[in-house]
Amino acid sequence: MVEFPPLKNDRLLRAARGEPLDRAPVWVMRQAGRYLPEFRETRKNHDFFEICRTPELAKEVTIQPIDRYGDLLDAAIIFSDILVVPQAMGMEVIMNPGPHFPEPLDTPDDLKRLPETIDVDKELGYVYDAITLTRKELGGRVPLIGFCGAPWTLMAYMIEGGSSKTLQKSKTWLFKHPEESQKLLMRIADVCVTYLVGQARAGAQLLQVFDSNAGDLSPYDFTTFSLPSLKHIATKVKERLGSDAVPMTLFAKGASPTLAARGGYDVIGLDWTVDPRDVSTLPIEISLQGNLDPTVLYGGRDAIEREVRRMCDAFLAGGGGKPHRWIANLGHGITPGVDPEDMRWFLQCVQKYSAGSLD
Ligand SMILES: Cc1c2[nH]c(c1CCC(=O)O)Cc1[nH]c(c(CCC(=O)O)c1C)Cc1[nH]c(c(CCC(=O)O)c1C)Cc1[nH]c(c(C)c1CCC(=O)O)C2
Repeated sequence: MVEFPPLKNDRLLRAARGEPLDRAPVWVMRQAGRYLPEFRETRKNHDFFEICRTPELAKEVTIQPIDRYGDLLDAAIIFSDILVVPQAMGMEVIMNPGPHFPEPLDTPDDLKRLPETIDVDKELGYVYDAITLTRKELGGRVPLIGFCGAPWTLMAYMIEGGSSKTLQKSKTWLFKHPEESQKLLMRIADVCVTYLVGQARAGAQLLQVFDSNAGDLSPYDFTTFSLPSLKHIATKVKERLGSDAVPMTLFAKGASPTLAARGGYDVIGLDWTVDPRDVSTLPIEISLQGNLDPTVLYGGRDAIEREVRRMCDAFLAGGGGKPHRWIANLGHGITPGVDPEDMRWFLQCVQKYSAGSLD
């Protein structure tokens, strides 16, 4: 095990483990990204995946929001992308400006193009190096989050060849080729297991799985296709890490939180369509994360304050019973047009309205 400086702010880990807190920890998905001028400056000189692949650059960009917002942020998330996993599986992915696969998987026959065995640690060792370097450089200021994409979301990208509104091709696979789909999902899941274990061993203190396309599946199809691969990931990662296990979060955007809660994760991320009071029946050991509508950050100071207060009241009320432990966040990633000072105001409002009643 690598030695790291002691952690000075453990709110995120306490919330994930269900321990008492002075206020809700807060971080933001995509907090290192294009809304920050310092990120755009780095991006001027470097290609997106070049930043991911160069530990020094990935570290610099990961720490940008921590330097800017100081004590207002309670976590860093390693700068990378979910699509590094398809790359490790032998597929070409470029960012122009959105993700693009020049040779997507058209039919199950194309699965032959993927190598039978992959040395995940070798292919993605650059992420492990970035994590180790970043955690050292953070000096214990905040914990560092590692992540990967969920098998269903990654499968959809590998088949669609990029972002898609309808997911026509990947959903055609599910219904025309259910067995091949399930095989592909488990193949991706095995890569994710090795990858997440490697990230934790390299220094990641919490692991988040992004199933951003979960909401395109009916509850039955989420249960049939996505959930088994998500369960496999949570079970195997915890098993392999043993006494070094770290908390795990599942963000299955658009999926029923009740179904997501069956995945075996410590924290369930909620998008902004969910009323926190409606999930009060989830097992109390599960912590929650989320869930402000990211576009509220376009609404100006008064709207941000009002909506953050409403969010805090809802999470802290807990639907009448004991409230779940809670990590404040947006309900999806922060968008490029947000004024960084409005992000600061969001963080300040969370600190103000989430204090108290958390023991
Ligand atoms: C679906 C998905 C992707 N990537 C990711 C997801 C899951 C979360 C989600 O649903 O948003 C995850 C992701 N992508 C990025 C991070 C960095 C860590 C963080 O700050 O949260 C994380 C956690 C950086 C990024 N990933 C990307 C950018 C912008 C690209 C650029 O700098 O040119 C960043 C900062 C590119 C990317 N990468 C992806 C898309 C669809 C795009 C283009 C859309 C966009 O522009 O926002 C795939």
